[in-house]
Amino acid sequence: MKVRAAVAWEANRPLEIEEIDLEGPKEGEVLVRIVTTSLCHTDMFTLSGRDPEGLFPAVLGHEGVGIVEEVGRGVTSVVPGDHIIPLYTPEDPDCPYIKSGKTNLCQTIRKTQGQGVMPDGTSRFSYKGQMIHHYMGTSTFAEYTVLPEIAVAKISKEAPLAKASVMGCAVPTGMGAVRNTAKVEAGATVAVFGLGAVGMAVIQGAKMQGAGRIIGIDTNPEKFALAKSLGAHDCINPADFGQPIQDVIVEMTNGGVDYSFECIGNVNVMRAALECCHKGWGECTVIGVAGAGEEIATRPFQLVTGRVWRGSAFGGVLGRSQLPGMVDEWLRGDFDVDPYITHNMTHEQINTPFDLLHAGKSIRSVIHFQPNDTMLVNDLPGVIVPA
Ligand SMILES: NC(=O)c1ccc[n+]([C@@H]2O[C@H](COP(=O)([O-])OP(=O)(O)OC[C@H]3O[C@@H](n4cnc5c(N)ncnc54)[C@H](O)[C@@H]3O)[C@@H](O)[C@H]2O)c1
Ligand SMILES: N[C@@H](CCC(=O)N[C@@H](CSCO)C(=O)NCC(=O)O)C(=O)O
Ligand SMILES: [Zn+2]
Ligand SMILES: [Zn+2]
Repeated sequence: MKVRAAVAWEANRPLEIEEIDLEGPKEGEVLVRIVTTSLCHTDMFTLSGRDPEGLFPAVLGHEGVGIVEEVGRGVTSVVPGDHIIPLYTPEDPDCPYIKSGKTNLCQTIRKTQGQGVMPDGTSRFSYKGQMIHHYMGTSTFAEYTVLPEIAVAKISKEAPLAKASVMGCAVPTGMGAVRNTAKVEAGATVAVFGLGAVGMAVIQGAKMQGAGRIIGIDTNPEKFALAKSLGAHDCINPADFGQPIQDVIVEMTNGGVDYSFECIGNVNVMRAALECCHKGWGECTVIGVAGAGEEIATRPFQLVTGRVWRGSAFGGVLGRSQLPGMVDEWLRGDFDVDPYITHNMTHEQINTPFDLLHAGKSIRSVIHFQPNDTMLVNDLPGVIVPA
C-alpha cells in the first residue's frame, strides 16, 4: 500500500514527507494505523547522526499510538480495531531475558531491530524500489507501520488517542525508572537532572511514591514552573552557581540525595548525578542517551564509598504486561498526561517539533495524522501550531 511517511534521508537533514510503499504484515506481524505520535529527544538524537545505530534513510518515531488495521498469519493476541502502543522494548514471554524476571530488555528481535529491519531481515518500507529502514522497531512517523506482534501493547479503548502517544515513551520511562529501577520510597530525597518530558515524568513518579524532597536541575529556567507544578520542591540552574552542581546539591541536602536521575544524555551531568548522591547509599539512575564514543568517568572511590550507578531503558517497564496498567492509572486519574503536551500539529509540520525541542520551547509536540478527528477535541492540552 502507499502511505505518507516522514523520511529521514540522511543525518542532520529535515525530514521529508513522501508517499512510500508499505508491504503488508507477514507472519507474526501487525499492520497499525498510527493516530498520533510525539517527538522524543531520542528521535532528534538519532537524526543528529550521534546514534551508533542510526541508519538512513529511515522512518523515525517511537512514541505513538494507533489502531490495528490487519494482522498477519499466526497473530492471536490482537485483532483489527484494537488500540495499541508500539513497543521499542518488546515483550516475548519465551525470551530468556524476560523469563529471568530481572529485566524488561527482551532480546528476541533486538538484533534485527538495531539493523533497521523486521525480524525476517527485510524492511516493509521502500521508496521507488529503494529500501527504507525501520527505526527502533516502531517507525511511528508514518500513517501506517508494521510491527511484530510482541511489539504491540493492547490498551484500553477509553484512552484518548489524541493524547496517548506520550504513554509510548516519556511517561513510562520516567515513572518506571522511579518505581522499577530506583524503587524510590516514601520520604526519599530525589534529584532530577534535565526537565524535559522524561525528567517531568520522574518528578511525577517520585511524587506518587511520596518522595520527601524533589530537586529539579536544568540549564533552562523556563522548565521550572511546570516541574514545580508536578511536584518539584526546588529547581536550580547550574549556571547560577560558582561551584560544581553536585557540591551545591550535597550542601542543600546535608550530605547528598537518596536517588538521582540523569534525563539529558550528557556524560558530564551523569558524573554530577552520581556525585550528588549520599555517601553509603545514594543511587544514580542514568536514563539519558549519550552519543557514539562518549564515556562516563568518576573516581572509583565514589562507588567504593557506597554510591551506585545504574541505568534504565523504557523505565524497566514490561511493555505488554505492565504498560496497559499504566494507561489505566492515567484513565483513573492517578496522574495526568496533559502537562506533557505543549504543542499539537499535523504530519506535514513534522519538522516543527524538532525546532521546538531543540530550542527548549516544548515538552512534547504531538503529531496528529487525522487532525479532524483528534486535533479538534475540546480538552486538547497544549497549543495548536498554525500550519
Ligand atoms: N533510557 C530510555 O529508555 C530513554 C527514554 C526516553 C528518552 N531517553 C533519553 O532521555 C533524555 C531526555 O529525553 P527528553 O525527551 O526528556 O529530552 P528533552 O530535550 O525534552 O529534555 C532534556 C532537558 O535537559 C536540559 N539540559 C540540557 N543540558 C543540560 C545540562 N547540561 N544541565 C542541565 N539540564 C540540561 C534541557 O534544557 C532539557 O530541558 C534524552 O537523552 C533521551 O534520548 C531515554
Ligand atoms: N542506539 C543507541 C542507544 C539508544 C538507547 O539507549 N535507546 C534506549 C531507548 S531511548 C527511548 O527514547 C533503549 O531502550 N535502549 C535499550 C536498547 O536499545 O536495547 C546506541 O547504540 O547507543
Ligand atoms: Zn523516547
Ligand atoms: Zn541539539
